Amino acid sequence: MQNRNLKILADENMPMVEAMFSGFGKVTRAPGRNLKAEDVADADVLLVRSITQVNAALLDSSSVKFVGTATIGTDHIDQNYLVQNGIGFSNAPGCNADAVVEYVLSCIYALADKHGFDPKQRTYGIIGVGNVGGRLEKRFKRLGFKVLLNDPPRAENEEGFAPLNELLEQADVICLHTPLICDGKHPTQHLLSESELRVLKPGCLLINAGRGPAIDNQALLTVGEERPDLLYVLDVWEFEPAVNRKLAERCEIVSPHIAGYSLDGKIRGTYMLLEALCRFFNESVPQPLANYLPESDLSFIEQESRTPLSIMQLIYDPYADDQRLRETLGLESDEQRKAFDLLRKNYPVRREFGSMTVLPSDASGELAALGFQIAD
Ligand SMILES: NC(=O)C1=CN([C@@H]2O[C@H](COP(=O)(O)OP(=O)(O)OC[C@H]3O[C@@H](n4cnc5c(N)ncnc54)[C@H](O)[C@@H]3O)[C@@H](O)[C@H]2O)C=CC1
Ligand SMILES: O=C(O)C(=O)[C@H](O)COP(=O)(O)O
Repeated sequence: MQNRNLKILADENMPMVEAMFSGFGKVTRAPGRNLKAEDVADADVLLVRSITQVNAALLDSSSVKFVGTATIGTDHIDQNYLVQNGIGFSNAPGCNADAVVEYVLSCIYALADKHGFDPKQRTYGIIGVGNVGGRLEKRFKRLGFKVLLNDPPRAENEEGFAPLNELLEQADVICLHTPLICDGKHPTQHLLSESELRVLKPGCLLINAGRGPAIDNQALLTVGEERPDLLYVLDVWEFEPAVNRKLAERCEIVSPHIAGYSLDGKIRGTYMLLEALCRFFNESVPQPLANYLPESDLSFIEQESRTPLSIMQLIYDPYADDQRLRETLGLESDEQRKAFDLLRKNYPVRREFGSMTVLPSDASGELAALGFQIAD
């Protein structure tokens, strides 16, 4: 890697940037949500997360040559502007998809335990079947669950997708994993509003770990008052970092946009931007990703009973994040918004277990389906 004396400005909440990018030049950090034009004026490379709006207002008076977002979503990036101005760009598709899958599975198993339903006896609807939704589909099918899929852009060329209303009327658990798209042929803004929410089955569990505005949050409240049977899990919020207190109190599980917040996913995201910057400068990546991922000790899983619920609770306990967010709901709005960002900035280390866990060969097939490798 040739030191090009680049000025690299990175979001303060992005792990291992110095370790990965210092070979290109000097790394400085800044809080992402309020980044201003003057902050980026002399940067050559800008590395952001979802909370930084990257557009003409931010970049017009800068010397930025490359923008990377260590996220899957790109709704905060004006990509047309970058192309028109010859600025290189990359996001990090799939970097934290496994973490979102583990978040969703943990919430399902936790609520199955609380409400006494058998996850296997439920029909699952996935809206948005990409990196995240596609992995979730595979996991659900390996668990023997019945799965319905809705993804109109993919349905244009592929079989196996259901119309949205059919999915909404038939699914007992609905998982939303679409990007935020505000225009075009298949917009996702307010994809679910009052009319869609009203057709949900009795006792339907609705999980949003995509983008908050994909569901009209006022409609969640309105319909939620008429339908006390509906269960909500929200990781993303229509007006985040603002969280509607009444809506949060109506939810079974709430969290501050951390479904993808595994350490693995964050490091993978930074690494994918390193790969993209190396491609941009036609260089090879100096080290493999594995050199940056800390070892994770999974031996404690052996000591626990290996039921799916206990495993999922060991992997990720949604109620820990739920409690931390609920404790901020009584704050004045500005303080609550700051608290939302602080919960994310100071997020505890959470490791993805995915296929990293090797269980003894007598582990049940259900555990294998949860994503664990079974020892030969
Ligand atoms: N809560 C969190 O921590 C995280 C949230 N996300 C969000 O989840 C979204 C999905 O992530 P990926 O699966 O990696 O993205 P992706 O781009 O791989 O998949 C999105 C899928 O949604 C489909 N889609 C687009 N418009 C649709 C519509 N109107 N109705 C139904 N499906 C539609 C696309 O065809 C695509 O298959 C991201 O855009 C991001 O906004 C992603 C990671 C973490
Ligand atoms: O990858 C995405 O898209 C996400 O939604 C990430 O969870 C966003 O995390 P931040 O970039 O907001 O830290």
